[in-house]
Amino acid sequence: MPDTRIPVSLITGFLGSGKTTLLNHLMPLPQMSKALVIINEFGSIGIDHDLVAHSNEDDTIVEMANGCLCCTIKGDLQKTLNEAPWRFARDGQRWFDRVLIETTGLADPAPIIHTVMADDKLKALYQLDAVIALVDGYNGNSTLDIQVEAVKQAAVADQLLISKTDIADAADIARLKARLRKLNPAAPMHLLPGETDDLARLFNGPTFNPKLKHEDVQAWLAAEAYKGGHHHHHESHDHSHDHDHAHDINRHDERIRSVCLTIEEPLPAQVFDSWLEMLVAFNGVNVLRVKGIIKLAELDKPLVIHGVQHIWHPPEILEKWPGDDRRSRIVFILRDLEETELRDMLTFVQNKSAKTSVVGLDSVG
Ligand SMILES: Nc1nc2c(ncn2[C@@H]2O[C@H](COP(=O)(O)OP(=O)(O)OP(=O)(O)O)[C@@H](O)[C@H]2O)c(=O)[nH]1
Repeated sequence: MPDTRIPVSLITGFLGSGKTTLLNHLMPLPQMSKALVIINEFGSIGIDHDLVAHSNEDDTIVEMANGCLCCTIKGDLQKTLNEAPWRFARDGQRWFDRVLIETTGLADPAPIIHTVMADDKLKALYQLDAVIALVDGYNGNSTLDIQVEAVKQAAVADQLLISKTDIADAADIARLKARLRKLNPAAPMHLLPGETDDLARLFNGPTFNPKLKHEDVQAWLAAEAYKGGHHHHHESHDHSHDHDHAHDINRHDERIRSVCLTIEEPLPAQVFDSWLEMLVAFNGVNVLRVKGIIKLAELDKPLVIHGVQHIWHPPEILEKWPGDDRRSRIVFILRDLEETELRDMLTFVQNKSAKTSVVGLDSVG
């Protein structure tokens, strides 16, 4: 009997490695025309779902924000997948024929894999297809040195995609490839951008098979099975705060948190620039990721910004606002930094800029 279960593919990879960019390349493929996309974000404000090119249908992208699927909102994933066939039905029929899950950059993939493969109801309905891991070609070596999540993401993958080879040093890429080969000897490796012509290939391989994985991977998955069902960590998340203090301390470094800022007033470009410059100059190593949709005073279109560790990717101007919300929304993933420090720096540069412009007017007069 052919397996008629719905394939679920996982797109994982550390913060800013290019998961949403890949999704945007995948969505136009014919194979994805009936894909249900689940996007998980660490912060309480979701931005990625606004940046993925939507098809005509509005409910093809499900946003799961304010926690990680691997811990605080693991139960939500079970529920979403269980209910998806009727919740996203069209004309009384299950509409989608595959599921893509974009994890947060901090996700440990093992518990997510375990959720899909071990839950009785889910495993009757779904089968885990490819686990695709993005590895940032520019920051990858240093990230693998310090972030165990990044190591796990690369080690479990069925397909490894090294992104940003256009801006990375060839010697760094060679070193990264050698390292990934040791971590995950079997997974085919592809370089991005470039080898994107045939992305469908990523989904044509054999389905995820733990028995074929490195022994470390088998041990992590076995550990999940052993923990199964025990509430050994926090399941709740605190909606009264913008950042995730209640984030699972067992899974993630508790010093890492997300801070989400929503700013009503348009920001003068120079203020915005000086603010980010100051943040990075004084706290660079602790700023893991910045992404936002910004309303600049000088521009009537939204500006998308991406900071990944110490690099700023070129900002992008969107043709129109993705929804009704026209405020600036910025998500910071930070280590040992509090929201008040970010706000204090912004107030400081705003005050300074006001003073500067008074001086400017005086000198004109
Ligand atoms: N030059 C270059 N930039 C890339 C490439 N892939 C992604 N980027 C840029 O890297 C930044 C982050 O990319 P995203 O796709 O948002 O990364 P992500 O993994 O979804 O980020 P999180 O969900 O926050 O973890 C964006 O500015 C992208 O344009 C690449 O291959 N080359």
